[in-house]
Amino acid sequence: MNYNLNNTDTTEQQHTSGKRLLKLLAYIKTEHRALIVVFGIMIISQGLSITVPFVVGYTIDHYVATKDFSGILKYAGILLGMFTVNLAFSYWQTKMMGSVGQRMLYMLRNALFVKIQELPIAFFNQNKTGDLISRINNDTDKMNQFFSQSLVQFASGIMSMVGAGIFLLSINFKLGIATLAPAVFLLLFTRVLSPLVKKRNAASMKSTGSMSAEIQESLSNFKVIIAFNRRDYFRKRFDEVNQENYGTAKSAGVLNNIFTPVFSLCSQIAMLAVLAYGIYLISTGEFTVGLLISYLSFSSYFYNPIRQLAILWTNFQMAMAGWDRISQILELESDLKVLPAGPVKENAPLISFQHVHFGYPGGKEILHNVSFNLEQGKTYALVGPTGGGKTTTASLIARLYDPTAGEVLLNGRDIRSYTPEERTRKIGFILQEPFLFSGTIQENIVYGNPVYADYTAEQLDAVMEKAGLNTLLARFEDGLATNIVSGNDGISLGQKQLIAFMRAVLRDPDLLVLDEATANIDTVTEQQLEAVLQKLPAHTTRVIIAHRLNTIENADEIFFVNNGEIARAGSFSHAMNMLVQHERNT
Ligand SMILES: Nc1ncnc2c1ncn2[C@@H]1O[C@H](COP(=O)(O)OP(=O)(O)OP(=O)(O)O)[C@@H](O)[C@H]1O
Repeated sequence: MNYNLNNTDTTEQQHTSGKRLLKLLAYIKTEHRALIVVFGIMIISQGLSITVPFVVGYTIDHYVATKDFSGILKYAGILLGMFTVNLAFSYWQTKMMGSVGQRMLYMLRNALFVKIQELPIAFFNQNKTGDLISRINNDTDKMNQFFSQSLVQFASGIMSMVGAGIFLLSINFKLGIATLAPAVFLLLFTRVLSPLVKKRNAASMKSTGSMSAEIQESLSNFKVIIAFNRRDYFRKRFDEVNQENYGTAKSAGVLNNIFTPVFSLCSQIAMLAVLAYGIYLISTGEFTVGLLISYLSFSSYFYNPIRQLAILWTNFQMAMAGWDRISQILELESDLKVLPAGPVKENAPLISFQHVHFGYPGGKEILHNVSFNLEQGKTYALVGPTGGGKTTTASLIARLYDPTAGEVLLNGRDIRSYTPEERTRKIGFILQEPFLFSGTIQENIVYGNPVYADYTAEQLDAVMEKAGLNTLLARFEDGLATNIVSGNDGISLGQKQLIAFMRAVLRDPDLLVLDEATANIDTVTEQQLEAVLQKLPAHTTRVIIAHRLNTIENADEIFFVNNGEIARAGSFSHAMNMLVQHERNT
């Protein structure tokens, strides 16, 4: 399956926007209570605002014209009251929508994170971490900005325009038409330009994602960059993506900013029309000065939001481009689905590969028609030249991938019919480069293990002692309380492998796969590790992938993995001979 998020072209994204908008509505629905309150306040507040020009016009015609100062003061007081109420409403709205935006941000980031956790390894192979981070951080924030800042202004702007438009037409129809005519041009202008604005904003976000990926790559490889003096190379690569980002952001910015001046010009033309035609109407006695001032206010009630809408429309387009990028992830489905449990083979081995073929997505076939069995309680070793397919085989045992043909059975049942929880309870996998997160060793080794999750350090110490893991734990100064900083150099690769080993053994799996797990461990520690392996319960099956052949001396059976084919290598010395022979031939 194609999991590459940057492979879909933008035209396809535009077609799917309607469907995606509906999905966004499902998120918005969860905020319906807050939104109803906010829109209720908005209607009252806009109702108050729209009556202001009437009050002003009335005051001018009735009290200013007659120099009735007490009347003027009375209406000034009423206006002040209306402004104060509107100020309070506007504060309330902003506060509520700020919370709505933050909750949306929280929900979207959570949904993205959960989805990313469900996706298979192929997804991570095909996408750059930096780009994913950019989607989770930046694109979701574009949505937050729209919801917390723009949505209320957007809706109240439209309300104000509709209200003002109705008044403008009903006070004087002809003058109303003249005032509103430039808005029709604006509508057409926006419609024509919007797809381009969205496309350019999407391109700008995409290049921000690429830039973030580049930064992430060079930061996580800084040692290699310094050691090989490749600073110039990375500087050049960064300059290229930065340049691209500059270009796309600039062209999006030009379009984003074109709306404001055009909208301003139209509103000024409309004002000019009102003034000229209004003065003419006053001269013919059809209009009063107060009415003209009210009319001018209504025109600004119509055109001011339009000017604002230009900016808000851009924010909306940015939010939608962000939503498209977020949706791309949310719409992905893992192709490692859990299948309904089929028939179970009687007296089946723990693991059985039956005519398995496998190739990585988009690549050539790596494993060719592989069949073998792993019996309960035995120790197996996979040996063979680099790139022969040992890790790939182990990955299929742990169902990190599915075979392209053939079957992998676990306890006689298709491995695809186990839920991830069932599978990980049965199979422990120690990777070449184990993942540890920031926290203590205790937190790292009880990670994902419900049995020991609530154990105190003393209780866990006792368990470790029983499993023979205390000798390994003694390698760390503060024992279980030793602090690990993820991605930090304070801990060696060998130590990381030890922690991953303790974590896997504590889960008491039926099958323990060690992929080069002792490659970075000194011989004394290796012997201690071997002792732990010997102490594992009799039912535990072990699969050891190792280059150092002394680590597999005690294996019950050795498999020679070469060129995607697996052969029984018989005794330890026979396996050694096969390896030596292979090296001679290459
Ligand atoms: N994620 C991947 N995507 C595409 N090809 C891959 C991937 N991982 C491994 N390969 C390819 O699959 C083949 C087998 O690799 P694998 O890692 O299984 O070999 P190995 O025997 O474990 O090697 P080593 O002893 O070096 O760890 C290699 O040609 C490798 O390039």
